[in-house]
Amino acid sequence: MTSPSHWPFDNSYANLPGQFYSRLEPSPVTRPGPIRINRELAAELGLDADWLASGAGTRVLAGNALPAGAEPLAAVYAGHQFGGFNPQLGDGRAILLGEVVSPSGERFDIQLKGSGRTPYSRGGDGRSPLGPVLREYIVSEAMHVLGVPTSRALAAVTTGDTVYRDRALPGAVLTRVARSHIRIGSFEFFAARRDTGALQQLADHVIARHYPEAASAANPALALLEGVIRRQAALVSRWQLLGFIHGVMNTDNMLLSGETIDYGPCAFMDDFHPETVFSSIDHNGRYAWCNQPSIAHWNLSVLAQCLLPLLHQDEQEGVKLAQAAVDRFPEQFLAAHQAGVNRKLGWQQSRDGDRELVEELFELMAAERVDFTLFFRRLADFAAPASAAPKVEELMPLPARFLPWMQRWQARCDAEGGNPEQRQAAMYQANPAFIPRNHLVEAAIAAAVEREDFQPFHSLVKRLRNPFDYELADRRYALPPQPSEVVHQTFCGT
Ligand SMILES: Nc1ncnc2c1ncn2[C@@H]1O[C@H](COP(=O)(O)OP(=O)(O)OP(=O)(O)O)[C@@H](O)[C@H]1O
Repeated sequence: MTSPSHWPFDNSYANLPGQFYSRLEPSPVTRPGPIRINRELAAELGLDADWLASGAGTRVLAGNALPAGAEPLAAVYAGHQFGGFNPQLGDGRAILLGEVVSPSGERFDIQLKGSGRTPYSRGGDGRSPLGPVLREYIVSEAMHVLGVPTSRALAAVTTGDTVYRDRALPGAVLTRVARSHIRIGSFEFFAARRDTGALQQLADHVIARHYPEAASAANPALALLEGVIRRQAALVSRWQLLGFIHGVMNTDNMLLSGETIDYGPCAFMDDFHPETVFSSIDHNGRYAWCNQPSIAHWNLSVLAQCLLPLLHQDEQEGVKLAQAAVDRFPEQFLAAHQAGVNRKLGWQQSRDGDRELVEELFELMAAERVDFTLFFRRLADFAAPASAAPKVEELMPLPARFLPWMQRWQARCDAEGGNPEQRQAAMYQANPAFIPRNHLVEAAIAAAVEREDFQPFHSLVKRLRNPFDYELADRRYALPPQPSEVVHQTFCGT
């Protein structure tokens, strides 16, 4: 039997040439303390959760010891941040321990976030306060069970050290798991230096890891670009359908694997308004909910530009291929979005007139500022009002202005036919009752930071594991913030 401290590492990124990263170990912390181990994820990865929860495991998760086979490194990348190009970024507070291959044969990066300074820290302290670690744990795990491709949280530990932001805060380290951490910004780093050899190596690496079918395509770089565009169209449509606002859709926060990454100033909308923003530094609303699809499109055009030297020997021909691929993003996004809207509204197929009905719905929702999550859940209640399922009726009175629309929706459902209870069951599976509401996340963080009380955090993580099963007893987890809480939950930060 292998030792629990022996992780199934098989590192491939570390085999790329040295210009892709800096090798260094995490910086030890003063007093590692366990917060939470994600036992389900540990099992998926083939790691021993009991050992991870032990003193020896906690030291590894805090960066004070290394598991056998780790080849720690900080990756270099660049990126467009709020539209401006920064040619030199990189893991400034994260260390990749290595890649493990799970019992089911899947490869995952294991990264410590908040693990100390690196050559890419640019004056930062390399650390993370406890609050953002808890936020990333809660929201990334919630996204996973909501069916959104995402990086995940394997563990959170305290450091016993103080981190200084606008005030002194307790420090923490998150163990993040992702299919890889290769970003559009990783390509931008080498494209800006006109290093076509490195671009080719990176593209080959990403193809081997995430798009193996592209390897045998007539133009592998084009197949890679098309694959990334498809996955991002699907990903951002999932965000839109859940009212999720990423908050910092910089190109260094967009992964080639198509998973969501960087849960800094992110949140789920409560009241629906398309221009909702959650980042305190996003003064112009660049990353508002309604702008996310077009920002993804823009970011993908940056990737396409980076790949130009790999697309065709003739630059003009390469530009044509890139443009054609990027131009398909809107239709791919809309197709994914429409399929998702159909599921939310209980429809099996699209029909004439749906577009107008859906547009009118979103206009009404914005005008009435209804709660995004509860509205769709309430609609599902109406699909079979007499069913025995617990209803969110008491949490969500529907404004009278919706009645004419509801009648048309009902007629549209009737025209499609089918069993109302089956429609309702399907709608309940498409419309969560529980999302990580920002006021709950903030309350869990405040309890942990101010009173060292981690119970609200644990309870929230647990409740969010079954987001589609509404239980009346858990209504407080489904409720939007009360008016007195709204001021405190407007902006989130890292
Ligand atoms: N406290 C810090 N010390 C050093 N570098 C930092 C710190 N905070 C952020 N950075 C770096 O600044 C850049 C942008 O930060 P951002 O908040 O988008 O990323 P992050 O949340 O640290 O990391 P990731 O994108 O991997 O989730 C990244 O290169 C990040 O490593």
